[in-house]
Amino acid sequence: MGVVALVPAAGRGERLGFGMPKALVPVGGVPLLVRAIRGLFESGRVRHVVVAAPPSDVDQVRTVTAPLAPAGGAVHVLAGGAERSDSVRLALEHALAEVPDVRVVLVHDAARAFTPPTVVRDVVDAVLAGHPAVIPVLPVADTVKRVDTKGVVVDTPDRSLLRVVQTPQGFDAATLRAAHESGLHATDDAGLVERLGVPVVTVTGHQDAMKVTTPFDLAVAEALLVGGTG
Ligand SMILES: Nc1ccn([C@@H]2O[C@H](COP(=O)(O)OP(=O)(O)OP(=O)(O)O)[C@@H](O)[C@H]2O)c(=O)n1
Ligand SMILES: C[C@](O)(CO)[C@H](O)COP(=O)(O)O
Repeated sequence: MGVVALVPAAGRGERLGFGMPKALVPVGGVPLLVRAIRGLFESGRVRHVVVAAPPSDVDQVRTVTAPLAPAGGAVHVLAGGAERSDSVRLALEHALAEVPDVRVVLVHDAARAFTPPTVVRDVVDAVLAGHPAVIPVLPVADTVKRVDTKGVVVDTPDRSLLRVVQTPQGFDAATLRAAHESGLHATDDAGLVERLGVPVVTVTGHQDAMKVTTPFDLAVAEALLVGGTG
């Protein structure tokens, strides 16, 4: 089937402020990165994962992630870059060079460690059904305002047309490669693909796929475990 997942995990986790790279922060004794990779493999759709690790922790990440791979698969680990997009690009180059027959590429934040395997499956299956770019999304719960540089409200977008975007984002391999070779900039991979004029379709995301960014998010993640959904 040729599905590879790239996991950008090289962030410093400054907003979390845990004193170590966020991907290695334990929740219920298990690092976020390990939980994220487990979810990818548990989907049954992914056999190869390429991790962009914090440059100072490549060996440690290799040690903790190697045992997670299923039979016939592997976890590849390399040093990430300065920005998330650099980490994804480096992981993509590695995947296309080292993993045979890559047809579908997922990009999944290590920080979205509690993403249910069903979401991974839905994204992969939509790409395999012929969509070149697929993202999981949720409706926006709050009213959203656009403001100017002084913080004065400009307008109120129609909330029914807004979505919060999660990962994994899924792409056919050629589309993602073209997006990363374009020299464009965006805060997510689908944003690059949009700028190429490629249609991006959505599937339903999940609240558990939240990005662990702040200490509040970490408390929510711990609560998910206690509640038995994580
Ligand atoms: N240079 C970077 C920056 C981020 N990431 C990854 O991209 C994902 C989303 O980034 P974010 O949640 O913002 O993580 P951090 O950059 O670590 O957060 P902060 O801005 O608080 O330092 C994370 O899995 C993070 O590890 C990465 O691989 N390489
Ligand atoms: C890719 C992403 O998680 C989608 O919501 C998000 O754009 C990552 O943003 P960050 O600022 O790099 O954390």
